[in-house]
Amino acid sequence: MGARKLNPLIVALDVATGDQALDLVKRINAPDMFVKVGMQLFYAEGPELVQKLRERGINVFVDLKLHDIPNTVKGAAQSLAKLGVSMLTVHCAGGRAMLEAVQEGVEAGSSAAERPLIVGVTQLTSTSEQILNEEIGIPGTVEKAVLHYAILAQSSGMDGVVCAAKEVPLIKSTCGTSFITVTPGIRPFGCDNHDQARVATPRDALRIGSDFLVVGRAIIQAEDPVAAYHNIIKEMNEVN
Ligand SMILES: O=C(O)c1cc(=O)[nH]c(=O)n1[C@@H]1O[C@H](COP(=O)(O)O)[C@@H](O)[C@H]1O
Repeated sequence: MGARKLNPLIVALDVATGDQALDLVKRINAPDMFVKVGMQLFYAEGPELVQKLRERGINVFVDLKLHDIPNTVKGAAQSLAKLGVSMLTVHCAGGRAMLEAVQEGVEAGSSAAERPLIVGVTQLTSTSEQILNEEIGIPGTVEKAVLHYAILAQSSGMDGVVCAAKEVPLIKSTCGTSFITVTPGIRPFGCDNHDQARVATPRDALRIGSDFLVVGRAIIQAEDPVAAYHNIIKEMNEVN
């Protein structure tokens, strides 16, 4: 599946029920909508919701951040690939054999034409340097740790990584421009950062080369989610 066919704005449907998710999608009503179904919604509604979104012509990123032994993630990836999703996530921290197993699972679960993009989570955008060093136990800067995982992900056959926008230039200059970067932690000017440590505005994220911007609360918890979605699209269009 080519990244160019997909909308660069991914709406994180971090809501409790399928009805809420479908209502949001209906209200926003963008023709090429790309949404993320994460743990909260997938654990509540399962594959049926993904099917309902697909039936409405919506591209789906299933973000379950796989992280287990290679055999288990291979099976999980195969099951997800069968759902016809456009993108899925795996934690780079699982290592090469696990990342390669995800790829095998995806290939077993989908045809080459429908193969979802596989992106490796480097360091969560809620992770600061202090958390990385003192709690996770990885010394050095966040940038260094993120780049290490990006290189591992690329050499293990991943299509790209999830990282913070400010790490994109370093990743692109090392892994090449076609290696995909998916960046959460997006906050339009003036929005609360919530639990995110490494944030960027839509404009800055796109300017520095991010391929996909993941936006949750700034849209779904906005007073007017439809206006919030279109304002971000407008801000992104002004960059091109
Ligand atoms: O894999 C992700 O999508 C992800 C990785 C990461 O490092 N940070 C991160 O925030 N996310 C997801 O991106 C979304 C961000 O949501 P907001 O902070 O509400 O925009 C959530 O659904 C997170 O699960």
